[in-house]
This record gives sequence, C-alpha cells and structure tokens, in this order.
Amino acid sequence: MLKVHLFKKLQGATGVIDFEVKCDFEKGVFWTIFGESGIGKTTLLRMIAGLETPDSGTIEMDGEVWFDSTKGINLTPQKRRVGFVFQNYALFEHMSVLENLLFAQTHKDAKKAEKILHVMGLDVLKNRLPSTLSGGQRQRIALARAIAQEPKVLLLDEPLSALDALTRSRLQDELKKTHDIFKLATLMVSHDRSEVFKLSDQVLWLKEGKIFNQGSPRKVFLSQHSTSKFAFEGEVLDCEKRDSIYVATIGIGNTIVEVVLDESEAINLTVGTSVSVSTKAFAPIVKII
Ligand SMILES: Nc1ncnc2c1ncn2[C@@H]1O[C@H](COP(=O)(O)OP(=O)(O)OP(=O)(O)O)[C@@H](O)[C@H]1O
Repeated sequence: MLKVHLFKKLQGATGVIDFEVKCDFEKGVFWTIFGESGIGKTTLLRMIAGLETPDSGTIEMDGEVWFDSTKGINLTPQKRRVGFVFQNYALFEHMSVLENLLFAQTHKDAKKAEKILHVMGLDVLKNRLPSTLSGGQRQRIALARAIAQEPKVLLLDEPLSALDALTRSRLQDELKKTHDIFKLATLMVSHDRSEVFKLSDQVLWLKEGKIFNQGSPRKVFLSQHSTSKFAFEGEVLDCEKRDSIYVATIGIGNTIVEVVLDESEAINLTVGTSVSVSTKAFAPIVKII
C-alpha cells in the first residue's frame, strides 16, 4: 500500500495553489488522477517518484518511509522502486529495445527482460532501435521498461495523449492488461473521461489543489449528472442561426455532434465554450463498429 499525505505551495497560473493530498493507494488498483490543467497532477506523481520535494508531509510504501519532512527522510528516486512513463516516450535512442529494458533493471537479467517483452507481446521488437518504432510501439516499450524496474508503484503521466484515437484505444486495453498481470499500484494522470472510465478502478479528482471527489468512475462522474440519462462534456466549435432555430456544433472527444437550441440557450455560447451535453429521455441505438 502506498500512503501519501503531501503539502506543497504551487505557483499556479492565477496565483498560489495550496496543494494538499492525503490518499492510500492499494496494490492491484488502477487509480486515475483527474482534474483540470495546472492543478498539480503531474507534481503529485513527481513528488511520489522523488523528482520533486514536497514542502511537508509523508510518503510510505509497504511500511517503508520514502519521505517524511519531520524526520528529514527523503529517499532518492533510485531507492523508491517507482516505474514512470511520460507522454513523450523517453527511451534511450542508441540502445535496442532489449538494452533499454536491461538498462532499467537494478540487477541485469536478460531472461527476465525477455519474459516481460514476451508477456507484453513485444518479442519481435527486441532488437530494434527506438527510432524505427511507431509512437504506439515506443509507448509500449516505455511501459515494458518501467515494468522491468520491478517497481512497487507504476506512475503514468498521460502516457497515451500523443497517440491517435485508434492506437490510443488499443493501448488502453494493453495498459489494463499489463496492470492486471503485474498487479501494481498504478497511478495514471488523464484528462480524458472516457479513458478514465475504461481503465480506472478508482478516481482521485483534484480541484483547487485538494481532493474534490474520490471513488469509482461511476460514482465520481455519474453522480454529477444524476438526473440525466446521458451526459458528455464537449467544446463548442460553432453556433449559428438557421431560420428560427440555432444549431451548435460541439466536439465531444473525437466525435462532432450538432445540437438544436433555442435563442436563450444559444446566446451565451461562443466558440471554445466548455459545455455539458445531456439528455433525460431517449432511446439510443448501439451498433458494433
Ligand atoms: N516545484 C514547484 N514549485 C512551485 N510550483 C510548481 C512546481 N512545479 C510545478 N509548479 C506549478 O504547479 C502547477 C501545477 O503543475 P502540474 O504540472 O503539476 O499540473 P497538472 O495538473 O499536471 O497540469 P496539466 O494537466 O496541464 O499537465 C503549475 O502552475 C506549475 O507551474
């Protein structure tokens, strides 16, 4: 179990944010850190990894103290046994895939490294250089490399955000599978609600530097829209008058929808406005695509 209770004053875009998070992250549970930009999600992961020093607080993993401001304990990142995957696939370009994994291991063990590649279906790539791989393949190797460190906790900072929708969806499945096989405490930063829904057992939703909501994705997100059957968040791309009605074009994830509005609803919508699109009663048609 990873137990954190951390305080840090962050220099936010509009002023100081008093960041405080207290949470226990159990092993085998996939956690998503969710919240608006600049709220401290990445900083939380960096503090757990030892790449950033909290102002005060404690971090404890399975009873081992990684950080304790009152006792002056602050283990180096190398001693914390943390696997970290960033969005920019930080692989060593001059090393083959297998060498990348070996480099990450504390005790070099080629058999173990090859086994990880095998379990993750990456055997065929083991002698390739990262520069010859696609974005999706590079991110799978970055994940394999993080696993090769035999971490106690896996930290994923928007690992799929630079990928196209199809690759992203495939890698979401793979992330889930990898998490289930290795049964680590996994903490992933994501902005994407559908991704959060698909992957997470638990969501930690941060707002104004504090925990705003915490629980299963269903509890955390659907309780926000308890009266509607369907609700999606999107952004207004266009809003125009057609005869006596207004039609707003709204981007929701990778989908664009048109919504008919009356003047009172349309009047405050400008391009770029964030909106929630919901409906209380309709019979959706679900088709396999
Ligand atoms: N060491 C630090 N000291 C003070 N402020 C910091 C420090 N590191 C980051 N910040 C500030 O804290 C705020 C939160 O940054 P962070 O990258 O953690 O946010 P985020 O929620 O991950 O954002 P995004 O979703 O855009 O990646 C930013 O305004 C950043 O400038």
